[in-house]
Amino acid sequence: QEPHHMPGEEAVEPYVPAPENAGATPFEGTEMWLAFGQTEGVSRIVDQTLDASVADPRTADIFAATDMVRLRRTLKEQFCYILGGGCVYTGRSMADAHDDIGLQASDFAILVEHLQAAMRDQGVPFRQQNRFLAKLAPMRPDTVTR
Ligand code: HEM
Repeated sequence: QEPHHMPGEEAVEPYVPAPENAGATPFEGTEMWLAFGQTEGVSRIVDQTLDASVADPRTADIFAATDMVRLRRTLKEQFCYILGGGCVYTGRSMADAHDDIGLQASDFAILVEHLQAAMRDQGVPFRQQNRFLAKLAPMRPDTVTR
């Protein structure tokens, strides 16, 4: 497995892949992974969240220069890893991935809005939605830089 980028993706500056880059430790057991609908469910949730964020006039510009092939892949890996699906996260740390894009607190709130809608549409129970959001919340200071 090529650590930095896959075929069809743009090259990125070299970095050291590590599980810690995912920004959270995985849930134990299979409860969360099953609640999210496993590989297919997570794939739909990530795609819907990104599609909605790209289509949202409030955040569209943020994604204009982004390699969406890579972002979909790494975000699916990260969610799978955190949800206990046993994936390896091969992407960058949250600080590295977001240090050039100048996100604001409002951008974070918008992404969470779209993620909540995607989880709801996938049928993830409210309790598991909130457990997952609680894993992502501590990453906010690493992603929001202004
Ligand atoms: C907890 C919240 C977040 C998580 C878990 C997350 C996760 C990720 C991941 C896994 C990557 C790819 C890492 C890599 O390429 O190696 C990434 C990059 C990116 N994220 Fe986030 N992200 C979060 C918040 C946000 C928000 C709020 C926005 C904007 C609304 C955003 C926009 C982007 C963009 C544009 C990139 C690509 C940066 C580039 O082209 O280098 N992210 N994020």
